[in-house]
Amino acid sequence: MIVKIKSESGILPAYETDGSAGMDVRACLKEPVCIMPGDRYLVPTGIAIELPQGYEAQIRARSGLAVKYGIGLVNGVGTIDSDYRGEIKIPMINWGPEPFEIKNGDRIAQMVIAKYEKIKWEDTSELGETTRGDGGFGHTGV
Ligand SMILES: O=c1ccn([C@H]2C[C@H](O)[C@@H](COP(=O)(O)OP(=O)(O)OP(=O)(O)O)O2)c(=O)[nH]1
Ligand SMILES: [Mg+2]
Repeated sequence: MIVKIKSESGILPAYETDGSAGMDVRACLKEPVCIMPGDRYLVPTGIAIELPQGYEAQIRARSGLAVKYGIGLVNGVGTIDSDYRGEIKIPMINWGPEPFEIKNGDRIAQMVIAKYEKIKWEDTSELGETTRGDGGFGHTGV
């Protein structure tokens, strides 16, 4: 599938290996930024995309940054809607003990393109029976 993208830097998000699910996304910064421990920063990427209806882009953390430096995404997983035409930004948080510097072009997150379903609700007072029923939150043990 071919998807339109505008990129301020000319660099596009890219799969780093053949089997990568996510394309690494880079920071687009005039000056480096430093995120202090416990702080967050909305990092610009300089890209905007035009996804077809029925697709979303999921913005996920990079595990290397998480494990080495405690860097995560404030919103867990970011959702890029198919009708969003603005710049994609990454809400990053520093859970680690050291200040974390981000420079222009650093690979700060990854983007997975996924299909989704749109549904219609059938409002009801009865749901189908299952073995699990309303058991959850560890009811099978840990
Ligand atoms: O990590 C993210 C998450 C969202 N967005 C952009 C694209 C997305 O389509 C839009 C709205 O995101 P979301 O629906 O998660 O935020 P909201 O708080 O519900 O805002 P809105 O009322 O604009 O939908 O913001 C990003 O650039 N990065
Ligand atoms: Mg929303």
